[in-house]
Order: sequence, then structure tokens, then C-alpha cells
Amino acid sequence: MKTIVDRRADLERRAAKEIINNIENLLEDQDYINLGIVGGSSVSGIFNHLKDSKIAWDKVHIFMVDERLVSLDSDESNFKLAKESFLDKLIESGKLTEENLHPFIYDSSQKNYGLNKYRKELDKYGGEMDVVILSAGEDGHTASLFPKHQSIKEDFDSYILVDNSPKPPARRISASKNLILKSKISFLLFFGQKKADAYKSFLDKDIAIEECPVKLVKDIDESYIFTDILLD
Ligand SMILES: O=C1O[C@H](COP(=O)(O)O)[C@@H](O)[C@H](O)[C@H]1O
Repeated sequence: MKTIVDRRADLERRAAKEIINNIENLLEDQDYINLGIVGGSSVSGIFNHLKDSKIAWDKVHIFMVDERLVSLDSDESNFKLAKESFLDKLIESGKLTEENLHPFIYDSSQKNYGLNKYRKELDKYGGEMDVVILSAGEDGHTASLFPKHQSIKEDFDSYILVDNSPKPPARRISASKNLILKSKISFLLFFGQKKADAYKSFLDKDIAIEECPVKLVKDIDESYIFTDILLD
């Protein structure tokens, strides 16, 4: 695990560069890679840098690590944030095609809101994400896996439904802990002093993953932590 401490603007630039380098390295041995992304306030600066990068985007498939159960045009949609921050620009420039985008489609008429379909979609592309970009919430949650909550306890290998999220909106889907653990490389963001307690729990060896889900990344082969938090 490698930790990079810097000012936020520099971290965003450095994280984007590291993500790009790692994707390029993986593409030397694989025909395509699955990139998992989240939403929230931490990732948008990095997304902005990604839109100008020159990798073989046609070999990158974008999946959601978690999504809120809202329509794709809702301001709460994680996919909408990614689309507006970098995916639209990559598509307009011809570097990426719509076929490489795999948003979760919320279907309120289905029993599990489209979850089965999304599991199958990831299965078509190998059933796992090679690279995940994650951020830490103030309570130590990551994706939609929350501390001391059923979501982090689920022993399932694909996406799960979270229908009582402590953070609104209550209904979400999330990569399960097992699915996140299958990733080859993770990039985790701890941005802002508001996340200092979560960061302390993350560093504390005596705190379990169930109490601080973001600790999952410690069990991924290669993890990069980017933080601007200054601990006393
Ligand atoms: O609700 C969510 O929150 C987390 C953390 O977001 P941040 O705003 O604290 O960076 C995010 O990773 C997740 O995708 C999102 O659904």
C-alpha cells in the first residue's frame, strides 16, 4: 500500500496520472480492463484530469462501484457526475464509445430494480473490476458499504442491493466487499479534514473492516491512498 500526502489540487493531478499509468500497464497484458468508479464530492477533480488523458480508452469499460437508485438524469446519480465530468468529453472526442459505458439502470418495475441485469452485465466482461477508484465517507464507508451495517456483512461475490442506507438516498446498489476485493488495484481518496476520524480508524490496526469498511483496500494487492489530511 502506498500513501501519498499532498495538497488536494496536486493530489488530484497525481492520482489521475497514477490511474492512467496503471491502466496502461494492465493493458500491456489484457485486451481490455474494467474500471470501477464511484460518485460523491471527492472524485470529480480526478475525473476532470482523466478527460484529457491519452490512453486507449476504447479498451476501458466503465462500471459503477456503487449507484444510488435514481434516474440517470438525477443530480444524485453517481453516473451523471462521471458523465458530465469526463465521459461525455471522451465520447465527443471519439476516444471512448457508448458501448464501453455500463451505467446501472434503475428500473422501478423490476423486483430488484435492475440488479440482476447489472450483475450479468459485469459477468459478460469477466465478473470483476480491474481498477477501482474509491473515496472514504466521514463515517468510514466506501462505495455503499456502511459501518456496522448489513451492506458490509454480505458474503456475496457480485453487486448487492442496499435498501436502508444510513446516508441518503436510502436505496442503492453496491459492489459487495468480495467484489471490491477481487480488484487488482485500488485508488482511495481521503480528502478534507472532515474525514480525519475516518482516516484515523483506517490506520488503527485494532479496528475491524465491519466498523470501517474503507479498510477493505488494505486487502487488495495494490492500493494507493491519496490524502490531504494532516494528523496531529
Ligand atoms: O454516497 C456516496 O458517498 C461516497 C463518499 O462520497 P464523498 O462525497 O464523501 O467523496 C462515494 O464514494 C459513493 O460513491 C457515494 O454513493
